[in-house]
Amino acid sequence: MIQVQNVIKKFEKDKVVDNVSLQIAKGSVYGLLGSNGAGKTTLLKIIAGIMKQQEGAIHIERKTVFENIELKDRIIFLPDSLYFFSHYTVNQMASFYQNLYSSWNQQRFEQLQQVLELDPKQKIQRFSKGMQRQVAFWLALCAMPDYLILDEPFDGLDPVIRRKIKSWIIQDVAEREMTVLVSSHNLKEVEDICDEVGILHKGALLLQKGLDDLKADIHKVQIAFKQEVDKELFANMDILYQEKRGSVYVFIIKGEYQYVENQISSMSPVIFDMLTLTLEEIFIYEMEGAGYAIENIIL
Ligand SMILES: Nc1ncnc2c1ncn2[C@@H]1O[C@H](COP(=O)(O)OP(=O)(O)OP(=O)(O)O)[C@@H](O)[C@H]1O
Repeated sequence: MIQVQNVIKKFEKDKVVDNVSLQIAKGSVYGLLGSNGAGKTTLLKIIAGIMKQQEGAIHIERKTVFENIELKDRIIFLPDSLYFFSHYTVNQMASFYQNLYSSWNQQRFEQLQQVLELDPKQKIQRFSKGMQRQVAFWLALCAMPDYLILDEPFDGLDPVIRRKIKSWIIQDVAEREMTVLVSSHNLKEVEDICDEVGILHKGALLLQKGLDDLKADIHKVQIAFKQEVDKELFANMDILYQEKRGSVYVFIIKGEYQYVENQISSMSPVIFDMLTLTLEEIFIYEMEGAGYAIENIIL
């Protein structure tokens, strides 16, 4: 279990993480979303024990992470800009990991090589960007971490490899209760693997919810009426966005499915569709609710 309590991080006077509290259950996958500069990378580094907050606390299994060598043996942080020692081959880097992480699994290293088809005798810096990211996952997964923290992890990976890596991650979560924290702008990827999401905006957590609950609570509604309807009828619904396309209204409405359906049915529409939003759509409308300009981009 990862527990983040009232964490504040400032760079000089700028508060880039602003009183954030969240919990990540053991064996779950948590997606941290947010606009550019929202503070995601900073928060991930604090959780991974690489950077220290000025206020608040981070606990993993009730222990503080910063300077905790025993705990760090079980945490892998994969940054958005990868770093490998210059001139190291994959094998040399694997030996380095083997010395660093007590749970290193050499058999898995060899198994994954068959799938990834990368030459372990090759210098990593001679690989392409996407291949280097494959190497980073290869090494990370063979260290058998209990906590995997990923910053923009799928950048540069082709769709086939992306799917393979996601399936390995999900397998580790299911089989040995690995806990994953992932930050990405690629919401489709996040949607595929996350149980819970948090949206960070200007350093503060806007919302935090189970993905299924989040999706059950927000709807895209397309409706048309024979005649103009009284706008007052919509007053008791939480409408995040509305647009008129010809005679069809498109609404983004927050609320319980049955309640929204009953309210609209009572207006006797001639066209009525209620659709589930993708995580990307939810993110965009939530961000607009927080004052992030997204005019006229209904998806
Ligand atoms: N070492 C640093 N010194 C000063 N300011 C920093 C430092 N690192 C980050 N910041 C600032 O902190 C804020 C949050 O940055 P951070 O990298 O955490 O955001 P992010 O949500 O990961 O952004 P993106 O999605 O664009 O990668 C930004 O305003 C950034 O300029």
